[in-house]
Amino acid sequence: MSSTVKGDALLKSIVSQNESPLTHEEWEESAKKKMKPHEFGHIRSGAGAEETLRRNREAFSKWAIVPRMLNDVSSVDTSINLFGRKYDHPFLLAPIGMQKLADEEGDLASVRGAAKWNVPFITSTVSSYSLEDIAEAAGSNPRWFQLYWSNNEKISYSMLQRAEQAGYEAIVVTVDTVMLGWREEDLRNGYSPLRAGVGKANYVNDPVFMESLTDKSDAGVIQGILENVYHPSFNWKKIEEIKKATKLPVLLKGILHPEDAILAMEAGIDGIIVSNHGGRQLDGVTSSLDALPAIAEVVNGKIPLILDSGIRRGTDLVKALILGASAVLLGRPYIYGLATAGQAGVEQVLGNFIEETRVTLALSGIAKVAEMPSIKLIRQ
Ligand SMILES: Cc1cc2nc3c(=O)[nH]c(=O)nc-3n(C[C@H](O)[C@H](O)[C@H](O)COP(=O)(O)O)c2cc1C
Ligand SMILES: CCCCCCC(=O)C(=O)O
Repeated sequence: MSSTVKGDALLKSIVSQNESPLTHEEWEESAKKKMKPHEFGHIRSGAGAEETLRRNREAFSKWAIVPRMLNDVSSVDTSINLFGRKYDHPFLLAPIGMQKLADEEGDLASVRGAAKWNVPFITSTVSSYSLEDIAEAAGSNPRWFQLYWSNNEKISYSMLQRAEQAGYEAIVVTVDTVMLGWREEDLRNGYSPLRAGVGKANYVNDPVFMESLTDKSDAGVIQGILENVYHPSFNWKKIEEIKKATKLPVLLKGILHPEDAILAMEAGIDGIIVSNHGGRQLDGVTSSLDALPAIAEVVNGKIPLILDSGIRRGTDLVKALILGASAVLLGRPYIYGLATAGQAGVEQVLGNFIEETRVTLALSGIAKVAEMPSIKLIRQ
């Protein structure tokens, strides 16, 4: 999307929302006040000692933009092209499961908030509303489907087929969550949202899953989900099979090692999401941003590279683009908007993020994201 950067428009929008949160930290604080402590804790926390969760933020501060001047940034074009489709902004909403924890309308409110700004939405396998209902709420807004592989692979293929039928445009296969990370916040609170049943919509609406159950009671459904969602035997052969099973582009989410990026390309994968799952899976791993340059080097522009984990500001997005990402995913920030004010909160978080990104691009001397000029980052 190309538009004029108007400082006064930005100021006006900030002044008009002076009662509501502005920074990520303020949205997080207001979400915390609204939510039950163990539910907020589930969303905020990372695995283990939260080393990776912290590292995800520190990594961005270690890079500084060296901007270019006099590039005529009176109009900034933020659009990108992925898989032959033009997107207005270089970011999408990350798949986040069990959004009813934040707001009763959950994913439906988030996807409507995303649609206001034409930001693509990635529906999670463990969403609180079915992938069909979310597609309907999205209307003409683009959506992708995130797949957690299932022990009974017939269920996965059934979900893929449903996603195709509901107009999803890409499949994101998450590869870093074959089992849950060591999440001490949830362990301490004795809390599992999967057991609470807020992520069951895609399962209860799946004929193959329901058919596979001998006990179709609520307890039987939850037990069935738990047995299927853990899938430690997942492997590269299955990735090749998934690729053959769908006509949609397939991305792998959770790649941190350049060798895995090479294997992904050899398997015919269409895109890679460099991610450590927001520090929620293996604690102690590298930040996504620090993993990005080596992956960008081996991928060498052959397929799109998307980055998530720690994106909080427009400046973070621009740093990721300069280091080789084609786009980023926004995660926790929109969930805090959702928890604070439902769809309106999501809209506001996204509006601010879009505007800050635009100002960052302009002041960095970048008039067109699709044709990044030679902007450098230096280590601090
Ligand atoms: C509460 C919560 C639930 C999540 N659920 C999923 C999910 O269902 N599928 C998935 O692939 N990633 C999931 N993620 C990971 C996000 O897609 C994304 O990688 C992460 O939020 C990025 O980190 P950030 O939020 O710190 O930026 C979840 C993250 C959070 C915080
Ligand atoms: C083993 C799959 C559980 C998924 C839980 C949702 C999720 O990804 C999260 O980070 O929480």
